[in-house]
Amino acid sequence: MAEHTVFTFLQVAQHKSKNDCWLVIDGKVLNVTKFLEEHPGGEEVLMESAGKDASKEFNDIGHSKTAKILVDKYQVGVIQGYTSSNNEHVQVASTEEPTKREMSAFVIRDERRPKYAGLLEFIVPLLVAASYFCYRYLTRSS
Ligand code: HEM
Repeated sequence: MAEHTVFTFLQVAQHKSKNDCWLVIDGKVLNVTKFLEEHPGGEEVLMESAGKDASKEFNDIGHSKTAKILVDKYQVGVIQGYTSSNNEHVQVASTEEPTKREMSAFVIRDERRPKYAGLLEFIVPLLVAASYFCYRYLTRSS
């Protein structure tokens, strides 16, 4: 991985204006000044975290893979004490949460649904059909 300049939170805190806006996401120091107007979530949310650690805000939204790629594009360094490795990169990619838009298309895959629900969906119609044929058989032979 490429070498990065190391910054302290004190240094990052000095870049909190619209003309010079930095923030920290997962240990990465970003200069998002040129991105403020382009941000689909609006520049206000970025300005609220200007000069600060915005990891929680960024991750809570469930940003897409594209947004995570953009983070790397605007990265100017790392925060002091942050250690990055290739393993960490792999982990971030594999634990990626689906975006809100993706989730709205798959509401049916709610995790609260019991695991045996699928089995019941298969067995119940089978039992109903079996009962029906038993009934037909018994009423015909009597
Ligand atoms: C303070 C941190 C941040 C907050 C609170 C925030 C918030 C938001 C919100 C509310 C949206 C709209 C979500 C929607 O359309 O449903 C959004 C979208 C987006 N944001 Fe941010 N954002 C932050 C930082 C960033 C950063 C640093 C980047 C990239 C450099 C970024 C890239 C994007 C992109 C590409 C979208 C479009 C939807 C997507 O691809 O996930 N955001 N953001």
